[in-house]
Parts: sequence; structure tokens; C-alpha cells
Amino acid sequence: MSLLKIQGLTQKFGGLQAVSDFNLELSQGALAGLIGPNGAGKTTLFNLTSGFYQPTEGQILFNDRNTRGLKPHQVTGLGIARTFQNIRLWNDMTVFDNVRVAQHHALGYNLVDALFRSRRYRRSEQRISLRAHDILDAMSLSDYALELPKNLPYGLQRRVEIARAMALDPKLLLLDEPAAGLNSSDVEDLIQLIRWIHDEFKVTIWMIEHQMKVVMSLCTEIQVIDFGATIAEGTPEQIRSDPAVIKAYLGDENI
Ligand SMILES: Nc1ncnc2c1ncn2[C@@H]1O[C@H](COP(=O)(O)OP(=O)(O)OP(=O)(O)O)[C@@H](O)[C@H]1O
Repeated sequence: MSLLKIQGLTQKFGGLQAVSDFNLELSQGALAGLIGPNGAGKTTLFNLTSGFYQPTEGQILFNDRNTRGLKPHQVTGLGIARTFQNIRLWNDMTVFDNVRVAQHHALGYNLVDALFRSRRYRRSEQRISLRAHDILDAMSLSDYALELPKNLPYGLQRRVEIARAMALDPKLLLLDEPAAGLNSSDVEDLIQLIRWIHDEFKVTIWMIEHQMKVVMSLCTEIQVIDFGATIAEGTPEQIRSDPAVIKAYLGDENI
């Protein structure tokens, strides 16, 4: 059964068509890549899938449920978590609080819940803290739990951002350019980390990445878009030798 099914997705921003009739089917457990030149519409697709934008046309089915009209935290509640191209951590909160608070945020807790501190609320607070400890431990971040993210090296900040998404116990993890800004040894660590997360948590992963090394070594299925439309899809081997891909990336020696 497919976990994520995207059908005829189109997104217009005024006169600009950022995504055109995009289709995708991701089965449970997939580790899939989305690549394409700058401005091709990749992040727009993630913004649509995570509920930040509502599509102009088409539909997104997650576990057969149409996500149209859902707010981002409701989409997260269904089991879709994401990271961002530019790391978005709360820099004045500790690493532990970043991972803990993300769960409140995603579950849509409000001031009333917090003020009345019902037993159910206190219990879920405990559960959330426990989950934060567990995930930091699993991702070798416990030593940094009380640090502020801004004081950590960039590679660790990335790791914290992924930990924060994983604390939501997602069925689908969207990674938007996780290797952006990392040095080559951090990139190696990241490849190991994503592979480990995929195997350990049995989470389906859909990732955008410009670094071909990352995509080609991790993803078993890759879709290539240009000007918002799919120009190729297949295995890393098929993508590498696809003439349309080579043309779109002409001059890019990374392919
Ligand atoms: N909120 C918005 N309003 C207007 N135009 C937008 C908006 N978001 C994206 N765009 C435009 O849509 C197109 C696709 O942008 P998008 O960020 O999805 O591309 P991308 O493939 O993620 O690019 P990159 O690899 O550079 O991150 C671009 O032309 C961009 O300027």
C-alpha cells in the first residue's frame, strides 16, 4: 500500500507555475530522492506535502487520507515531519527543549491546556520529556542536551533538527537538503545517520538534496523535476544515464 500518493499537483504563485501536474507514489519504507536544478519546485512540493501551502490543483493522500485544508500541525499529527533547507531551531532554547517543545507545537497544545494542567496534560508532558531523552540518546546527542543550538557546530545542529523531527515519531520524514552547508566529513556522518534512522525507525524518507553523492548512495528511487514537472524517475543508475537529466544538469559535473 502506498503511504503517500500525490496526484496532479499544481501550484501557481500569481503567473508563475512552480509545480505542474506532479505525481508520486511512495510506498511504506521507501527512501526516495527528489532532485532538480535551483528553482525547480522541490521545496514548494515539501511545503505542499507538509501543509504550509494549499495546492492550486491536485491532491495529496497520506495513508489514503486527503490532506487538503489541513494546517501544518494537523499534517504533522497524521505522521509527516520535516526539516528545513535553512536550519530552523529555536536558538534560545536548549537542545532538549527544542526536541521537547516541537512535540507540543506539532500536537497543537494551546495556552488553555497549559494553564489548566490537567492530569492528562501532565502525563503527556512526562511522555514528551521521556521521548525527547530517548531520541537524543538514540541519536548520540545526550551530551549536548543542555547546550543552545547556536553554540553547536553546524553538523550537530543538523542532527538536532533531524532529532526534533524524529521525536514526533513520524511515518514519513521529509528532509530538505540535509547536506546543505556541511563539510565532507559531516556529509559522511549524515549519510550514515539517515541510513541508520531509516533502518532503525522503519520510517519512510523523502529527501531533497543537491549533493549527488548523498542522493545516489542513499535513495533507491529518485524523481527529477525541472520547472515544476517530472522529467525522469527511476533508480540511481537509471537517473545517472537519463538524457533529460543530463540536459537539465548540463555542466554539472556532480552527476
Ligand atoms: N511563496 C512563494 N511565492 C512566490 N513564488 C514562490 C514562492 N515559493 C517559491 N516560489 C517560486 O517557485 C519556484 C520554485 O521554488 P522552490 O523553492 O520550490 O524551488 P527549489 O527547487 O526548492 O529550489 P532550490 O533548489 O534553489 O531550493 C521559484 O521560482 C520560486 O521563486
